[in-house]
Amino acid sequence: MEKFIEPNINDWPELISRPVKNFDDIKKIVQPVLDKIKHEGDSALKEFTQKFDGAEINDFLVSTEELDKASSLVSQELKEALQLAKNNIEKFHAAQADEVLTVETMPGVSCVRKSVAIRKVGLYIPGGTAPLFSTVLMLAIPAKIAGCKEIVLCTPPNKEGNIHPAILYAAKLTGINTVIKAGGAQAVAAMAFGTESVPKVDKIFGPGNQYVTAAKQIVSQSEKVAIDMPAGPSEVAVYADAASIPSFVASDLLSQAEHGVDSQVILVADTEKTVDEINDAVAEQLELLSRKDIAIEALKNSRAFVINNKQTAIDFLNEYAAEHLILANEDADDVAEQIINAGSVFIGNFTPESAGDYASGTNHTLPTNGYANAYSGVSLDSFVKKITFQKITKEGIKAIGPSIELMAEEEQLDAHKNAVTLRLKYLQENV
Ligand SMILES: NC(=O)c1ccc[n+]([C@@H]2O[C@H](COP(=O)([O-])OP(=O)(O)OC[C@H]3O[C@@H](n4cnc5c(N)ncnc54)[C@H](O)[C@@H]3O)[C@@H](O)[C@H]2O)c1
Ligand SMILES: N[C@H](CO)Cc1c[nH]c[nH+]1
Ligand SMILES: [Zn+2]
Repeated sequence: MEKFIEPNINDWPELISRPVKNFDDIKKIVQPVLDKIKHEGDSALKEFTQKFDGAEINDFLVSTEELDKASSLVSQELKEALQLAKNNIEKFHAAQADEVLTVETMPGVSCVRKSVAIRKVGLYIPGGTAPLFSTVLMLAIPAKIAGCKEIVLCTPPNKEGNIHPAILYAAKLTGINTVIKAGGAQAVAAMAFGTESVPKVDKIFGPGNQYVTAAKQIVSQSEKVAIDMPAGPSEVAVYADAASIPSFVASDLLSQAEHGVDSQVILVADTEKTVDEINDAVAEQLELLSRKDIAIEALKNSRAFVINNKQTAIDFLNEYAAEHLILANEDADDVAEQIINAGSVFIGNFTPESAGDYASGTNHTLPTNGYANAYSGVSLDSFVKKITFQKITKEGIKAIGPSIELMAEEEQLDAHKNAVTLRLKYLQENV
């Protein structure tokens, strides 16, 4: 990783930029895909699946037989690991459920806020270079807990037109029956507009490459469909010092570098010695990775920074707003208190980022590309809307009415005022 010593604050914006393609360039590729799916439905979905995934698909919906068969193709050990992960993810997400909130703001004026599940949701499961069956757990479990009625799952097929058995097994394990063999921007478009085979949904969830992420952003601007967040190429930032264990940090950096050629990993350490030790460990471990070629490309986009002043390092990390932030430094708990921008934070030497990717219970669908400055990762909240309700009694309208009348009058909105005046008059005349 290229090393930068005490980077000047004026250079930070350039140094924290991600290796993503220009949005307009991606849009030029994605927009025609979206338009064609919108107008031609399944026939366009078939064409793009052939073009981008090399698969000839006649029936996009995975059959019950395919779903059932998947179980026999997944090892008992993996089934047990998935069950452990499911239990933890379920526990953490079920605990996020909100009580109905009722507040009497003044006598006779009652305000309520209630979480109501989004009816139809679409889950995108990446499958371009690795079949991310763990993402099925991360999206399907909260969707089920929230009570979403219709859940559609899209994932790209391989060249033979099949879906990885572990994805199908995880779908069945979490109670998802509608699995569609489609990936990329074409799958996002199918869920946004609906096609003969793919139901239109109200909100689209899930991570993906730059095409998937751009497609989600575009449809959310033009269609009546929401998205969870821009969850693009994976990234991690690690804060290290003499208390860190170089081989651990190197493995964490490589764990995100191996996701894709457009991933980025960042190291911030207080001394050059720590950076050099970690860089050496990265070089050593890299040789043994099966996805070494991908990781090498991602490391070209990656950077190591020596920042001796702790407050400056924390400011830099907050500016970077990493999808994942690992605090492997001496006083990691204290630094964690000062983190204001990150998707998910991993504290201490024995908290690898992989734990959150698979099994600890937190969600791994997280904002990338600096969007952690304002977006949260997926949680139970992502699958519900908060609807407010209110009820005002006769006493309540008498108490609150004159203030509303005055405010409406000052805003020169007569009908607003009348809506109160007529009721107050009625109450005066009908005691
Ligand atoms: N942020 C998160 O929460 C999170 C979580 C998991 C994974 N990820 C990221 O998800 C991504 C998964 O990417 P992936 O590619 O392996 O799978 P993917 O399923 O996101 O994308 C594969 C699809 O991309 C389309 N595609 C590929 N090349 C194209 C081209 N040239 N033009 C148009 N479309 C094209 C194809 O239709 C293919 O089906 C990785 O970048 C990974 O880091 C992010
Ligand atoms: N690190 C990814 C989120 O950026 C999630 C994942 C799935 N499998 C392995 N990792
Ligand atoms: Zn990962």
